[in-house]
Parts: sequence; C-alpha cells; structure tokens
Amino acid sequence: MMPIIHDIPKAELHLHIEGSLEPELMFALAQRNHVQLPYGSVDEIRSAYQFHNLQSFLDLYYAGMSVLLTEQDFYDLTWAYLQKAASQTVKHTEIFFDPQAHTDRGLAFETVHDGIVRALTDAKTQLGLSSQLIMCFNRHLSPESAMDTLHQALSYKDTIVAVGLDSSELDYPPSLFQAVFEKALEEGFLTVAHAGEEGPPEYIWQAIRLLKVSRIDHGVRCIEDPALVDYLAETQIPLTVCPLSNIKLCVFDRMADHNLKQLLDRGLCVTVNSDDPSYFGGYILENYQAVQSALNLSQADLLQLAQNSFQAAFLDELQKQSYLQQLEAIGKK
Ligand SMILES: Nc1ncnc2[nH]cnc12
Ligand SMILES: [Zn+2]
Repeated sequence: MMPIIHDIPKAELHLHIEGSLEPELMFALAQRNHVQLPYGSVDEIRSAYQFHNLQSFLDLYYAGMSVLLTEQDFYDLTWAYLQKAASQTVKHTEIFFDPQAHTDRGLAFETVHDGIVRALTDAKTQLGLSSQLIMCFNRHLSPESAMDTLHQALSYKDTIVAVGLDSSELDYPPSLFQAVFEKALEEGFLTVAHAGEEGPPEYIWQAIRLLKVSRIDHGVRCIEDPALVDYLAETQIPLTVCPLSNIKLCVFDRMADHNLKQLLDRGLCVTVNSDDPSYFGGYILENYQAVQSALNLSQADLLQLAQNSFQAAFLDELQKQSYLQQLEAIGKK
C-alpha cells in the first residue's frame, strides 16, 4: 500500500451509520436485546453478504437493523464506526441515518438521534474527529412519510445539517420528493441525494434541478450524459463515490472497470467513501487502496481525492482551508 493513503487527512462524506453494523456487534446486540436473528454465527452472517444489485443488499441491511433498539445501541454502533474512522486518519465525517427504518419499527426518533449525537460529541473531544449528521428519507416509502419525518426533525436543526434521499433508486425518481426537499430547504437544511448509482443520468439532473442538492451521492452513471459531465465539471457539484460498494452491488463488474479515474481526470469533484463498510468489505482506507491499485492512481490523484473530500464537506471555510493547507504541504514534500 502507498503509506500516504493511511496518513493523509481525509473526510468521509457518504457513510450510512446502519451500514457500519459489523456482524460481531449485530450478534452482541441481538443477545443483549433478546432479538432472534436468522443466523447461527458471525461467519454465517458474513457469508450471507453476497449481492447481485442494490435491492438484494437493502433487504439484508434493513433486516440487520432489527437488533438496534435503545439509545445505547445507537451510541455503540456510532462509536465503533468513529473509532475505526479515526484510526484511518479520517478527520471529519458526515454520517447518514435512516430514521424511518427505525420509527417504522416503533422506536422514537429521539432514541435514534440522541444515541448517534452522543457518540459524535464524544468523538470530537476524545478522538479529535469532527462530524455532521444527515437525515435520509427512504425513497421506497411515500413522500407523505418523508414529510412526516421532516416535521419530526424540525426540533433538531442544531444537530442535523442536511437531508438526503436513499434506498431503492430505480422507479423512485427524485421528482417524487420535490415538495419535501423544498420544505427542507425553506427550513434551512442543506440537501443531498443518492442518484445515478443504479438510476439513469436523468435522476442526477432531477436531484440538481428539483432537489437543489449540494452534492450527489454516487453519481457514477453521469458518464452516460456528456452534457451532465460538463455541467458537473463546471459547477464542481461533488460526487461522493463508493468504489467497493459499486463492485459489491454490481454497478461495475471489476474495480479495473470503475470510472472514478476518468471522472477525476475530467475535473469533477470526486470523493472516495465507504457507503456501508460492514456489508461491502472495507472502510475508507480499503476503498482508497482498492481504487489506487486497480486504477493505478498516482500520489497526486490521491491528494486530489483527499482535497476534494474537504472541499465538498459541510465545514466552515476556515476549517476547510486548514485541511487543504495540510494536504498542500504533504504534496510538496
Ligand atoms: N448504496 C446505497 N444506495 C441506496 N441506499 C442505501 N442505503 C444504504 N446504502 C445505500
Ligand atoms: Zn449510500
């Protein structure tokens, strides 16, 4: 491995906290909460993680969450991810959570939110790791349910910076959620959306034009529309790309086929992220390593990716500049 991958400061901007639930913790929480899992061992859980598309993953992802019941469970889940991220020199992280996947099981919004935020607060003081929290609407659920969830989030504007859109993409275009996103923007939230992971470039255009997103999550199918690629290069609307996820969910057959390097060379603000690290076989470091070796990335490419991650982050200008200067200094060594 190029040691620089571990050592450079990085921001992670596309991480579903529920997707960082490792089989060991899933097992431990199942016992603690007396939840019956359809697996007999940690190994059995791991071997079930074979996916052929996004939906085949989502089915297991939502089932795995059944072990998360208390505020302490959400704290433990988040704390485990934050420790791992800090150990890989992640300095800033922007975490997605899926409130509807929990409130639909009868948990209180507050239970989920408070456990996550308590861990984020501890990470700032104990690990020197800063963060933001992004609340995702599940697009397989109705726009009415999303609006209801937005109303619940209005009391948490101090801790939730943005709203996002995730879950099954095909047949659920961003346009369905235009009214919810308009209301979120009016209330002062930033917006992001998963688009162009499995869905067509048109969904990326809709996310930009109708949902007024600050970033596109995934976005790799933009390459099919040259005008869109030009637009993304010109506006520098970032893409939070998740290489190992894309291979596990068969968006690309092999890492050597991934278009990250093409997009980077075209001048897009591409970032590298882990998406659901427990399910896809690696955290941010393993994602950087995988693209570096499969696509022959240079040290300059790696520094550009790290620089993009801070450029694309919801950080204030001063903090951004401080990380960008650190990266510039490493580049000059
Ligand atoms: N890769 C992904 N795409 C859409 N929704 C998700 N939820 C968790 N991971 C996701
Ligand atoms: Zn995602």
